[in-house]
Amino acid sequence: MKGEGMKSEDTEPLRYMSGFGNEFSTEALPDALPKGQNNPRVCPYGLYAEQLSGSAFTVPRRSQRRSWLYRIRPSVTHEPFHPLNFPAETLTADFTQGVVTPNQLRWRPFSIPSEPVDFVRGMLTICGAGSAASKSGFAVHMYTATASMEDTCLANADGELLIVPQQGGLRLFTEMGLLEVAPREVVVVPRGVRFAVDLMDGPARGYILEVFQGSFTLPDLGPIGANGLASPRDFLTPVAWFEERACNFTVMHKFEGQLFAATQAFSPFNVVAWHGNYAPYKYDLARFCPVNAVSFDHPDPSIFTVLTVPSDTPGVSVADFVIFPPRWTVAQHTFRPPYYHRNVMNEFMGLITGMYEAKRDGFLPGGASLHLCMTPHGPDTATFESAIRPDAEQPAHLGRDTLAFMFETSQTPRVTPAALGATNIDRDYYKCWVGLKSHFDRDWRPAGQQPAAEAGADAERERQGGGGAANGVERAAPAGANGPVTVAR
Ligand SMILES: O=C(O)Cc1cc(O)ccc1O
Ligand SMILES: [Fe+2]
Repeated sequence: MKGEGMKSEDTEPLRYMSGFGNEFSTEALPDALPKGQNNPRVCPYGLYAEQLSGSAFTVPRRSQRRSWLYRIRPSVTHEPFHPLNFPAETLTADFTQGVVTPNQLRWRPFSIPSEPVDFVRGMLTICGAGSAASKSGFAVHMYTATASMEDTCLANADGELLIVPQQGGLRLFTEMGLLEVAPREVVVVPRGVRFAVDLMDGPARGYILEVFQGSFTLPDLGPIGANGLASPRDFLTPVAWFEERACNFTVMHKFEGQLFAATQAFSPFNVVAWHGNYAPYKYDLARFCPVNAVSFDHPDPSIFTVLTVPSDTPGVSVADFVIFPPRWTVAQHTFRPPYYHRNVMNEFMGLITGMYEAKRDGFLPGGASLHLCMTPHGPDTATFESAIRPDAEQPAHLGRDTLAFMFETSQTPRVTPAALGATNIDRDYYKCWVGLKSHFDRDWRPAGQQPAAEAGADAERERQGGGGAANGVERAAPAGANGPVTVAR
């Protein structure tokens, strides 16, 4: 954002309020919030009162989401909206032209343009399902940006946005205040909230999950108990911040995937005070407290759910945001990488930093993979071969910088022609599994039942990780001989 004007405070360092879904109250000027009512005949400081409703008026109280904004001029003060055609092929909410494929898809890192492109113009829709009009389904986008948004903002009428920066910090100007997010942090912008994105340290790239229905919430913890995974207090919402600035400002409005633009003579970041529970928030993924197997076997990745968008069917999400964070991996007599898998749900994955435990190469930071409903996938050949080696029995750390994530969705997305035709699509992805050879041994017998001549060979196989509880022999950890090792990633 550019320009000078009356600003509510020095912008460094930013201040936040902690808590998930709280009823917040925040004032950039003292007593700017009306006392005891939402709609005084005249508001403090001569502000306009405006409600932003994120849920229907009559939903149960626990689902109510709305905020009251007290602003210098109301959002309605603008010239008419006109369609903006520029991103028609790259940004869309229309998936009727999209493609379904049972093939595994993977993209090498999306390249960052050399010319000036801002966050909105740098969005590329990868896939999606359902319809923004009927408020069902979702879209997945990549963004690549080289320029800050200049006197322009976006309001997304289609749904809530989860932004996952992979490269470059972002400063978000929003109606509720300012947020800064770096890679390894995420930010959620609710439907309709106007925001602008400044680049903090050069070119930026990242991933966006947009949900046309529902909103992101914390998953239930079930038997895990009251703590673990993402903690509510680690979610941060900005304090009120405003600028009173005369300018030629363009408000972009995304509606069923189309962009519209209207001009107005002032900055929309003119909210002096607000209260409510409908506001953007950010979260540092390093705060996530993983809970995982400490004995044997590989739990399903739902144990790593940071945020979920529930559907009307209990336990089935519209979309889950799942991360694969740095952690110890200790399960005994266990094939520790992700298991080979066919899933009724759909899995879009990205890599923020480091290396992902199921792929030795080809899945790179800033790239992506997509495995649609029932598409087989799993560790590549090199990962499999090293995971069955005897030394893979040692406790290991996956590496401090490993950070992959998954957008897991119930509705099957279609892939946009732009994403399928992207020059960085990896046409050789399937080859990472072609080398998986047969290890089948028809003469294999459980330990102790093999002919004497073969006992030695069988013991060797057992040492190589082929038995454990499955053949009734509980192997102790290798006596801590070498201590924990760190898997070089
Ligand atoms: O890599 C994947 O496909 C995601 C994934 C991770 C995991 O730990 C278990 C199952 C799964 O699908
Ligand atoms: Fe999977």
